[in-house]
Amino acid sequence: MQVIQVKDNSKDLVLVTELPPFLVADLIKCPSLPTLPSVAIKILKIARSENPSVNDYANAIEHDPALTMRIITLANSAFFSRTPTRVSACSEATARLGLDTTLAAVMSFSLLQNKGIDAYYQRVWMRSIIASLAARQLAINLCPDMAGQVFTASLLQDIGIIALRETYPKDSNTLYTEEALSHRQLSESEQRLFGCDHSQVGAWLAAKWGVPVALAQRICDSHSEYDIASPDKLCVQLSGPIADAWLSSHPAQSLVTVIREFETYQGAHTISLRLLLENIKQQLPALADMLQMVAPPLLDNESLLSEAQQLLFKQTLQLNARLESQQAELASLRQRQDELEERSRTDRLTGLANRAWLEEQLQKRFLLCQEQSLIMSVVFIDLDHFKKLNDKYGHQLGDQVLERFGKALQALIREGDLAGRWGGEEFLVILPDEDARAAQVFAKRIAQRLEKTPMAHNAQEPIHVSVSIGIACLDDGGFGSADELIDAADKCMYFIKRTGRGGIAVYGERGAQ
Ligand SMILES: Nc1nc2c(ncn2[C@@H]2O[C@H](COP(=O)(O)OP(=O)(O)OP(=O)(O)O)[C@@H](O)[C@H]2O)c(=O)[nH]1
Repeated sequence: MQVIQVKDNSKDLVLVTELPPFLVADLIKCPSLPTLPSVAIKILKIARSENPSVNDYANAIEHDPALTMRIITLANSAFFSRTPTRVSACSEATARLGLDTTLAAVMSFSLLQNKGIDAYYQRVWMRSIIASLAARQLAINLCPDMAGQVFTASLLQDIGIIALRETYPKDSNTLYTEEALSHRQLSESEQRLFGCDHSQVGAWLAAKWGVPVALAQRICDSHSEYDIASPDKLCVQLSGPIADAWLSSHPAQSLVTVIREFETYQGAHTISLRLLLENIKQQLPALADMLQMVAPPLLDNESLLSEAQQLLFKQTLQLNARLESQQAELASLRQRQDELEERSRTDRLTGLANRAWLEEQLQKRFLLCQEQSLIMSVVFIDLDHFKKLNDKYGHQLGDQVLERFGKALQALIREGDLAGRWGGEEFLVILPDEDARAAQVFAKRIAQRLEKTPMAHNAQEPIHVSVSIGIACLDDGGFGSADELIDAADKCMYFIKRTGRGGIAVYGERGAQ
């Protein structure tokens, strides 16, 4: 029977995920939920007091001879013993271990005594033990003042598994089995089944027992996002994957993940993983022994690390190769997309802009001119007597003429101009920043080119064509839209058609509108 009142700290805990009410009810109802023996409760009470002292701890522990012996043994182990002097009294042992480690040792020992330990628990505890050693070593590098607290939190980080396994023995058969789900997969499965994972349950349970809230909080945060700003959190968070690698059946492969994580997190990348693993190797037997557990066979860290580095190198090469091929694929997709876009704006026969693209560009250019008080001219060109040409020489030759004319037009424009086929034998050229005079010069050049250059041959006979051209410039007519501008140029072109073809008319000039 517990003689000391447990202080419930669970209300002060900030959980990442609130425990669903059904889960809290089930946990509270669970008859086999781990409880703490009175000695651990006493220790926790002292831990919560204003000025806990190692002597107070020692006095509480001494009531339990088995625990006392374990604590003394632990204090004399290589892990804690920096001098050859052996301690023989509980007070000396607690002084050597420090408050946090004593608290962690008492709680873990009590929990392990309390529950019969099967193979699965053995594995869970071994993970916690290795994690606690890793976390402590990380903390010595990253936040030495918090090494003790980090050690304790890491040792207790998986107690939620015990609580969940006891509360839901049926689900546990599939979830908590010997076949190792990765820790992350386990956490995801727990989330699905219980609405939260064991880090939250463990934190809640520890707070219920009355452990200091800061400790429960660290248990809670053991699975949260990596936090570079809180090195103490980071130590606990990194400790799990290190323990997983240690216990993995493919340790080198698992170490690759750890190396990657070390490289990612500022601070952690300066820590020697080699030294860290060596430390675990040295300290594991004593801590396992204190908790009456059998440590797994120790690893040859040297060859393990070099294997992991090789794997990492290979994976990086593969990753780079994959990245390169993805980039090449992306480039070819982009090129294909560019080609498709280009095709969607191009008139197939002449290679010039098609009508849709001309209209789009005209609208854009018109708005720009309005906004920035710019000018532009449009030149509307219609081939003369094209029907006759088709009728006389055939459609194919007609096509050839259109194609050659397109090429000639393209050769005559300057960068920034846009020439396109408006439809049939009609063409349109947009001349940004050009007034009617400049557009007229351009139109004359077209007419001259057509005079000089035949657009096709029929049995060696050169075939010349002429064009009727209408020009409208934005600053000549107070045009309200791009359509009105085209309309004006079109009308001018028709004026030429009506008055004999083969000429140029400018909007606003005598007779042309
Ligand atoms: N070969 C060919 N002919 C086309 C194409 N598109 C339109 N045409 C022809 O171009 C001719 C245009 O005839 P009209 O609109 O009467 O014009 P026109 O004969 O040039 O007479 P005017 O414009 O008054 O000088 C029609 O016979 C159309 O069939 C084309 O892609 N290829």
